[in-house]
Amino acid sequence: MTTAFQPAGSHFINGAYVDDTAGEKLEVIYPHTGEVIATLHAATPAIIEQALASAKAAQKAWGALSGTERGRVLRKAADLLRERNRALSEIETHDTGKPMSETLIADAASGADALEYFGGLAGTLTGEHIPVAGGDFVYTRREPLGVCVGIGAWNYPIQIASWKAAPALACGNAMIFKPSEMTPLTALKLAEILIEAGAPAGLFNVVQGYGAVGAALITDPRVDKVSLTGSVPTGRKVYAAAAEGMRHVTMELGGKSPIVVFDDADLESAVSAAINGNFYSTGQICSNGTRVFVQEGLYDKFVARVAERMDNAKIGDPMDEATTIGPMVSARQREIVEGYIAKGVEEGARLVKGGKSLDGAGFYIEPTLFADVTDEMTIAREEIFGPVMSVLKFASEEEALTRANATEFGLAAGVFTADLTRAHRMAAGFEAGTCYINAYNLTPVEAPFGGSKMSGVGRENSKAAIAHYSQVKSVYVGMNPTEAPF
Ligand SMILES: NC(=O)c1ccc[n+]([C@@H]2O[C@H](COP(=O)([O-])OP(=O)(O)OC[C@H]3O[C@@H](n4cnc5c(N)ncnc54)[C@H](O)[C@@H]3O)[C@@H](O)[C@H]2O)c1
Repeated sequence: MTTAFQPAGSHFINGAYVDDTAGEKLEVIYPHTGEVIATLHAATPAIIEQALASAKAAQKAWGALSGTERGRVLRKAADLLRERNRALSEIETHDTGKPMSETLIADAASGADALEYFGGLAGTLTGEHIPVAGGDFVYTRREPLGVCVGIGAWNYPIQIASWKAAPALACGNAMIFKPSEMTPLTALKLAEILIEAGAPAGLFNVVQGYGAVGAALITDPRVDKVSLTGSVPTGRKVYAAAAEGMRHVTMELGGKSPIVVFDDADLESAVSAAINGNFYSTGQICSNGTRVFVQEGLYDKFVARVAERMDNAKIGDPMDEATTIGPMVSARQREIVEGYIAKGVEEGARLVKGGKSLDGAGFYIEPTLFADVTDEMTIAREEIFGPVMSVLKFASEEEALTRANATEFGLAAGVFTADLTRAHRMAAGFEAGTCYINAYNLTPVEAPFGGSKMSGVGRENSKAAIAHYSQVKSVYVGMNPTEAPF
């Protein structure tokens, strides 16, 4: 079936759409209706070879440009993304099921922020001058790594592609991006836009496929770095494969993040954070605060208020801009969430609200609130990646911090309190890469984002990302005659 969403080819390589129908079929399903809206093919070895060869060739000239010249292309691409935000949001909504009320503000727009930010930063990248003994000196050159591979998850397709491409290209690298097999469409649009903005053909290639295509890319000797956004099990495999060739890595993986709400917190703000941090994107966000620890004095009020405000959620057609909860990305993901909800009930958590899948063709499930959750329950330990909030009761600050940190994950953590010193103590004590005080899940491009513990390695966004997409070369300059013992 051909629809408005069918791209001219499955892959975008060397400045043009290409296809190889010998590749495994990859169907794009609109989560609102269950209908196939595009049919693509996974990359064959021939396609992968084209992507690698053209990226390798394009990188050389691109890396030789000045940072300002590179930045100009990225900033132009940012403008084009913004100009086309609505059309891109419509594709993203059809690909992911996320409502337009979200995709209009959080997807292409966030990608544009990254391209603009790193476009601005590109011209500022410099080395150091280091004086040493006897008048000699060392200078450093910040050089590109070469060809980088980006591998994406399905929850923020164009945002993930842009967050990886922008710093990679700013530093003078080429990138081959493999979107999630579930959401392959908007990365192709980013590739088109980069060409239109003046990027050389081959600099940013998109190849489609399942895990095997990602695995083939990262083990090729021409590849110098891999940046993955995905689950911990995939992260383990990708990190190990990259290690074999001593490649650089960035790992943006899963989480089971805590939000700690003290008795003195502003109740409405804390409830808003818990709602955003559990139900935005129908709960499919890596940094979601899915363990909400609430101090005993506020506990009952908090649970009641979350439940009350959940009545205002508008579930349904994601193209209706009044909708606030869309379907899950796939039938499979909804099944996984249903399994966790059943486990929560079975293990004795109190189901306060939601929990049911909606009838019909779309992959809808109600936002779900569990109270009286304990640390051992499966829903408090494992990443669900769906709209399921678990509320847990605590008594003291020390107890809250210990329990918040009692997880293998370390992506994000938040605290709500009016006590200034306690807020900073908690932020210092959290074992997480991204912490929030009286706020949650905001990811401005200026701030580093990433995880500690099993949640990842490296940081995206901010100046910190530059270190992950470049390497430092030391050049020692002798200013004196060279001497030897004989
Ligand atoms: N930390 C972050 O920034 C962040 C952001 C979004 C999502 N996530 C995480 O992503 C997960 C959900 O996304 P998902 O289900 O698409 O993740 P996933 O791990 O199943 O897949 C991620 C990507 O890896 C590819 N892949 C799978 N096996 C591979 C292999 N052996 N070699 C190379 N590539 C391989 C997939 O095709 C896909 O493109 C959640 O755990 C979520 O927390 C993390």
